[in-house]
Amino acid sequence: MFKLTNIRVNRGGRDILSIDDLSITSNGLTVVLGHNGSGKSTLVNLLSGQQSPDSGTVMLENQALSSLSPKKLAQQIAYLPQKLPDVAGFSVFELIKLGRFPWRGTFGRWQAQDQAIVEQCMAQTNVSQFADDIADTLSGGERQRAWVAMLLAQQSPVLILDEPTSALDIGHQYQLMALLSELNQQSGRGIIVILHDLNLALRYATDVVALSAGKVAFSGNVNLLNDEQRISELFKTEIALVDHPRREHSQSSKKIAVVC
Ligand SMILES: Nc1ncnc2c1ncn2[C@@H]1O[C@H](COP(=O)(O)OP(=O)(O)OP(=O)(O)O)[C@@H](O)[C@H]1O
Repeated sequence: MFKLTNIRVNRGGRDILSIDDLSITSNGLTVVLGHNGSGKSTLVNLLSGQQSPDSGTVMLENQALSSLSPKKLAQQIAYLPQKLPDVAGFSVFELIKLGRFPWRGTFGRWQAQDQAIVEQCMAQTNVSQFADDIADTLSGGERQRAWVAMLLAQQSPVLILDEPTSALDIGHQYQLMALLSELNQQSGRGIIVILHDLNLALRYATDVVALSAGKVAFSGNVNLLNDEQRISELFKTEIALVDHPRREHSQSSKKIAVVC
């Protein structure tokens, strides 16, 4: 469980994030939603330990994130930023190999097990065919998938992803979310993901944190999204929920969101 208490993040003289008390399950698939500038990236920067709050504490399983060394943090939490850094000259394989770094000692040798993990992660994200290509030469969506593979190779119990579907075509968006959902359900990994697509959230999330103007608008079970008035207010846009024509036997939400 993540627990945030008395959080304030102030930039340019204003509180861009202000949270008195928020708990987020670390074994669900939690989607972070909200309008542009509502504070989603700021929140996940805190949850991943990339940034410290100006005041307040962020705890994961009763440990303050600020007390963990970078290596211990990386063993607990894998984080994918919204803006992917350039990795000049690295092949896709070399990039994904970096995911194993937190698990290797100072003189740690590359083991057969590391190789197997990297190959499995490349297959899961459909990037095996790019293994020898220079990572920065891939298309935006291919690059995003290669970075997700690196994140998976880290094998941390919690994955935090900032808009991982933003550059993906519709097929790969659903494929990636299905993979994250499978990792959550079958290997118990906690996933926290920022999305702008309500339908991906309705289909795959177990929990939601909705932000508005730097504050929590609502949080809890994903069923909170099954309320037209609530989601319309969140996005300041009239949204209707309608029955999905072919999801009658699915375990996920049978509703889809459409803008009126
Ligand atoms: N260093 C900074 N200085 C001033 N303002 C900042 C700074 N960093 C973030 N902000 C502001 O804080 C607010 C929240 O930013 P954040 O990136 O967390 O929003 P977001 O919900 O992730 O937005 P988006 O959906 O557009 O990615 C925005 O209004 C942003 O302009």
